[in-house]
Amino acid sequence: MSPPIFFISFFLCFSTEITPYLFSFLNKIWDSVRMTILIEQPEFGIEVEEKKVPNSEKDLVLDGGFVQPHANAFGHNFRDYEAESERQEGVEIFYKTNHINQTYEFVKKMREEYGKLDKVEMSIWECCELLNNVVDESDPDLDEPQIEHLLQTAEAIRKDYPNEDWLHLTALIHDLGKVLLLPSFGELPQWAVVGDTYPVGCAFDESIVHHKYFKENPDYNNPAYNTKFGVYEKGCGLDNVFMSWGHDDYMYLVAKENKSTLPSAGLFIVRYHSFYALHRAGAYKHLMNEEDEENLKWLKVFNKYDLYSKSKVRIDVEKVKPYYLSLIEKAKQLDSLTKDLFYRLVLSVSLSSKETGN
Ligand SMILES: O[C@H]1[C@H](O)[C@@H](O)[C@H](O)[C@@H](O)[C@H]1O
Ligand SMILES: [Fe+2]
Ligand SMILES: [Fe+2]
Repeated sequence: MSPPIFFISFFLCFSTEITPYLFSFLNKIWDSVRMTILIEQPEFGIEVEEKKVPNSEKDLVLDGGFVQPHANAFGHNFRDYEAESERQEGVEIFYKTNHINQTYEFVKKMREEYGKLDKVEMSIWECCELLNNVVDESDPDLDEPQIEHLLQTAEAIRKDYPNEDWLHLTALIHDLGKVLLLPSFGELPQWAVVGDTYPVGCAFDESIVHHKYFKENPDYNNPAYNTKFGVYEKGCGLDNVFMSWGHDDYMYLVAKENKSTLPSAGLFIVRYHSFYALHRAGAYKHLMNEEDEENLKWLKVFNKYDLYSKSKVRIDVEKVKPYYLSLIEKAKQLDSLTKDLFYRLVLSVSLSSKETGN
């Protein structure tokens, strides 16, 4: 029997009379967002990912005041998949299973199944709380519950980019797709939910973590899927590329299918934040189009916070909750033109009728 399938969806609701005003308002905001991308692209100044753990106890400081720890919570460099750490073995086993099973056919099937949205609602905050007991087995840098990670990321960004509400919200929701691990969302195995992502349907790039395990993936020897371009064309745009299935693509589908008004850069972050082969190693650029290039700049900014905010220092959830609730709440009040947020997000989770008995 196929597992019950559950869906999350965003709703955008606004009254018809204000729609024209709203669009000009949105355009203005979007223009300023675009300007920011072009003009104020932050430079972090330090090639942090290249550095080895410094001997000095001093932490590195990124632009805007965010302090990047000199090592991860286990005393190693961030994203060191070879370091003998207590997480190493589990993470490697995770990637072995992931690389063997993520095939073009599998991804197609999952996108079709999880792309059918249904209608039971849940607030964004409730969804965050569901991640209270979720630990990500693919992550060498963090073994804390995922709600911590959402807030660690969002809080770090908020400090350096206090005016980019869309980015705070993007950070808050970027990993919500990990609910796929929970029984009520189909209880997918970790290999189908977390970890770095990469395109399927073309050759697996060598920069992908634990690349050697792809040799056991059926697509590895399939001439239709194992060339540089595979089933794709030069510059086709990442939107036309099938990514390995997991929390990123799931959340992206949710947002897109429901016409979320998160800026395109926000959606791009949600969909590609685990695509390290692209945003760190520069692989697969031949598949990108111009819009991807533009959005990639924001993704690189986001990544610093997503990665280097991981720590054992817990966020005081109750303390920051009012801010995020107000962010979500303000976003819901879209019928008032005085509000400065331009999207309404209502997270909606659908239960199959079998499950709910409806
Ligand atoms: O282990 C982590 C984790 O699963 C993150 O959520 C994902 O975005 C990263 O790419 C991955 O390396
Ligand atoms: Fe993630
Ligand atoms: Fe994350």
